[in-house]
Amino acid sequence: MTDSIVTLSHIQKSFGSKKVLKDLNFTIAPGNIVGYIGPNGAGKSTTVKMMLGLLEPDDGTLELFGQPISPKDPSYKRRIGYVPESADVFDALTAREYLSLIGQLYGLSAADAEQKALALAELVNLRDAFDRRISSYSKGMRQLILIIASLLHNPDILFWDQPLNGLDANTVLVIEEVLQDLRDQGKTIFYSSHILDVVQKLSDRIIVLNAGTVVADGPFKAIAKEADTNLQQLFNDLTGFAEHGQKAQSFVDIVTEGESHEDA
Ligand SMILES: Nc1ncnc2c1ncn2[C@@H]1O[C@H](COP(=O)(O)OP(=O)(O)OP(=O)(O)O)[C@@H](O)[C@H]1O
Repeated sequence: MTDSIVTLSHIQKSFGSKKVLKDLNFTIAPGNIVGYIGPNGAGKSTTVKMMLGLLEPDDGTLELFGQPISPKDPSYKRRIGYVPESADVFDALTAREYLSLIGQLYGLSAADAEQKALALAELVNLRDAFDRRISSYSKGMRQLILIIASLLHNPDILFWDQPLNGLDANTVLVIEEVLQDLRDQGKTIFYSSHILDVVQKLSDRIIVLNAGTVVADGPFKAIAKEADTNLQQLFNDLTGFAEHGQKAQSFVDIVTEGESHEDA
């Protein structure tokens, strides 16, 4: 009998000659908000896709709900809510059509799916756009559709890959509270984000991925080595990044090279 809802042991994954995940190990207990952070290209989406059974590890084992993921028995997917990193939804459909379709794929009746989707859409100010094609939606509106789609079937665990992309500050506050309320009801939330002040505030536990392995794992207060630091500073330290000023200066020098405003 295991206490963990997710177990990753010695996971390795390469794409061609590029070793992305070298030896990834962690378990997640139910009823937690876990923030998964790391530099661009660190392997966060790759990890999430493996947890969903969309990608296979080259080595190591991955268990969900105490069982190894098996393509022969995809029933575990009904207990998962996934927000992919890229908001590519079916543009030709309206939100009503898309969410009804997704709800039905997860076993809801068309009427229940539509009713639930509409009620959720109203709460995030999407009612007026509900019968418009998604092709006319802004980035943030698309993101909200993905978030609603991941919740329609009341999953036990959320795998959200950069869910806050494109959301305005007010909507982020709503989503933060939604996640906290879901956690308080015993749901598990595993999400990646680059918005580190939100990650610091929201997460019960933060896992930092760098160069293919976990370099910090725990509640923010436990992984922060100094009392007056913040997650941004800790992230810079953990990923060995100290030259932002110099990089920015070189970038601007190249952009503005040879330019003289006196000529304008
Ligand atoms: N299908 C693929 N084929 C080849 N390389 C891939 C593939 N998927 C991912 N990669 C590579 O694996 C590495 C990790 O990618 P991944 O998308 O997991 O990073 P990430 O941590 O989610 O990054 P970001 O913060 O930029 O979204 C990158 O170098 C990426 O180019």
